[in-house]
Amino acid sequence: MPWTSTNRIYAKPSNTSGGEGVTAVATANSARAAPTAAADTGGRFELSDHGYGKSCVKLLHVYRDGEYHAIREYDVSTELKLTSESPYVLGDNKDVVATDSQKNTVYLLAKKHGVKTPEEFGAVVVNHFLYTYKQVGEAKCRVVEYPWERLQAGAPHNHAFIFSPAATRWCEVSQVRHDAVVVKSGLSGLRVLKTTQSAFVDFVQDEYTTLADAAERIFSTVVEAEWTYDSMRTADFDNAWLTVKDAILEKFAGPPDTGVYSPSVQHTLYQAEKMVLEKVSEISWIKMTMPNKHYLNIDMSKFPANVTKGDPRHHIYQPIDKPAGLIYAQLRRRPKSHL
Ligand SMILES: O=c1[nH]c(=O)c2[nH]c(=O)[nH]c2[nH]1
Repeated sequence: MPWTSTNRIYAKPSNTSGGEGVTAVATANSARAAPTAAADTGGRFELSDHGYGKSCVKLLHVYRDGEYHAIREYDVSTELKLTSESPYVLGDNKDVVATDSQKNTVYLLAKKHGVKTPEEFGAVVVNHFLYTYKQVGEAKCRVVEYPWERLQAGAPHNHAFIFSPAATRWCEVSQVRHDAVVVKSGLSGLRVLKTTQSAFVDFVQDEYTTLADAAERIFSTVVEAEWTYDSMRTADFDNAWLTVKDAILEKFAGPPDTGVYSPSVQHTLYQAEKMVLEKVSEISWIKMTMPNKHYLNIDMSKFPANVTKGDPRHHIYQPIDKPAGLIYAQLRRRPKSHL
């Protein structure tokens, strides 16, 4: 007979004289009464990783400087790794900074310090948790920024903004007690397409190949990028993010009139990463991912000429969502030679 969830929940244990299920219940009860004993895992198991926090605390910061206002809107996620396993193993909460308190802390720190870049705000948050609670061994904060831009109404508007979701900016800041703050920044969802100056030829041709050389094709991708900094202190985070975005657009698109030739997604991706490392000395490595969003030629040769012939400037492609080619590379600086 196939067993159902009803069977599983209500079935009486067949062995009531100390089966695994019975032991587990007894352990949970005694832990609730007196959470002093060591974990009754019989040495069979260990917690290899743990952490907890609040995800997506939504926050709008408005800086009112007279008539001129500035905004930043963030989703902030926090995570704490406690040095003690007792909350998990024994159900002892005395070291637990509630996730609700973590949410409050995000708002209180924003009020107290203001909100600068996502990276600097993330650093304020992780510092706070580490130095306020000695039981916290590591604190992490992820900040995702909403892409508001000042409205241009002939001139920059004093207090009105427009949502410009060309790409999402995010960062992850973490700090282990007694170590330096580690910052990873990122850009995601930058979708681009160009209609010429892209080719893919001279790749492996064997019995598995059906793809023909394409001297001319549509190139479209949704760029993801992430990078880290050598030094938190000297980094200009806003400038770095804009430089990454501009480098991707420049190496993808090229000059407005002529564009730039791409022999492959791989090469364009590399060119963009190289430009970032050349321009922003504080970035130690950058990784980009460019899925190749295919737009296929439609073979119309089987249709009679009278239904296909028309204005030769019309070209029809079939957008293919899945599968997509998935192409990534990480570029880092070589260690300086001591010769
Ligand atoms: O730029 C490309 N790189 C590839 O590795 C690849 N593979 C493929 O089928 N089309 C493409 N295009």
